[in-house]
Amino acid sequence: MTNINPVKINSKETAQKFLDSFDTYLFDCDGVLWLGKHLLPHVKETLEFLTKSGKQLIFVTNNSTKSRAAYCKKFASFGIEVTQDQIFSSAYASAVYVRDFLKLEPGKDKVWVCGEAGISDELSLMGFKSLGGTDPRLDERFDAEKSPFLTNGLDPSVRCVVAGLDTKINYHRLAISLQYLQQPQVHFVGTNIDPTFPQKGHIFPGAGSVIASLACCAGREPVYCGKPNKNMLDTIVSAKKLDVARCCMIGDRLNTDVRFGVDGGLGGTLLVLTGIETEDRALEQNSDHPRPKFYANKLGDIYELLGGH
Ligand SMILES: O=C(O)[C@H](O)[C@H](O)COP(=O)(O)O
Ligand SMILES: [Mg+2]
Repeated sequence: MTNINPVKINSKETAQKFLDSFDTYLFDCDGVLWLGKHLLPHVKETLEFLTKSGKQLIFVTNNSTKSRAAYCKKFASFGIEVTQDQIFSSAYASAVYVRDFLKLEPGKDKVWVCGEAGISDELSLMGFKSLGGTDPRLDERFDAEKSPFLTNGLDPSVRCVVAGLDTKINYHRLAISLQYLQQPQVHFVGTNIDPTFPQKGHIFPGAGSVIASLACCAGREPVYCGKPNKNMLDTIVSAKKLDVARCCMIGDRLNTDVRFGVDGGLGGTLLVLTGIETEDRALEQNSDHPRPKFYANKLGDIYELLGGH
C-alpha cells in the first residue's frame, strides 16, 4: 500500500503532470465514461484530446452484459470511434479463461450461462455453444414440474457455468444454474466481483451480488476473471505490447480498477469520483484497497484544465 498521498488533478499543472507521465491510458467504463446511457461531461472531448496528444487508449470493463462488438456500437452511439481490439471486457476474459485455462473443447464442451448476451456472444466467437443466458424460456415463472431445462434433463455436455451481471435474474435462472453447479466436475467461473453497478442517480446490484447468491446456494466459490485478476491484465499487456511503467489505469472503484493497476505494476492509477467512490475513500489508508496515485472529480477535468472550453 503506497504511503504517498493521492494527488488531486484540479489545476493545469497537475493535469499536465498527469498527461506527461503516461503513454497509454486504460479506461474503466461504467462510472468513468458513462452511467448507463448517460455519457459523463467532456468524456468525448477528453478522449479526442488524449488521442491528439499521441496517447494510446484501451478500454477495460468488468461489465459482461455486452460483447466487445456491442461496446463498439455503444461508443459509436456517443459519436466516439473505438475499434474492437481496443476493448477488453470481463466477458471476453472469462471466455479466454474457458478456452485457454480450462481448455474446454469448442464444438464438444458446452457452457451454461447465468448472465447476459455479452458472455454467450464472446463464448460463441471462440466456438463454444452456451445454454441458458438470454433464453426467453428462463423468463417464465419457475415450476420444477414444467421447466424445460429440467423436464428435458440437464445437458451432459455442459462442463462449465459462467455467471455475471444479469438484469433479468430470477429464481428460474438461479435454480437451473444450481443444478449444474451441484455437479463437481462442472467448473464455476464468475466474470467479476463488483457488488454494485453505478447508474445515473442510483447504485444498483452488481455482478458480484448475482454471483454471490449462486456461490451461496452451491456452497462453492467461482474463479473470477475480470479486474483485478492479473490474467486479464497480462492478456492486455501481451496483446498490446505495453510498457506497464508508462500505463495508467483510470477507474471509479478502488478494489477492482485501482487494485488492477497497482497489483499489475502500472505506472499509475487515476480514481474518478463519478462512480462508486468518494474523496474520503480515495484518501483513506485501508488494508482492503490500495490508494490511487491521482484522483479527480471527473475524467472531463483533464480536458477542461488543459485548455478545453
Ligand atoms: O456489476 C457489474 O458488473 C459492474 O458494476 C459493472 O458492470 C462494472 O463495469 P466497469 O465499471 O468495470 O466498466
Ligand atoms: Mg467502473
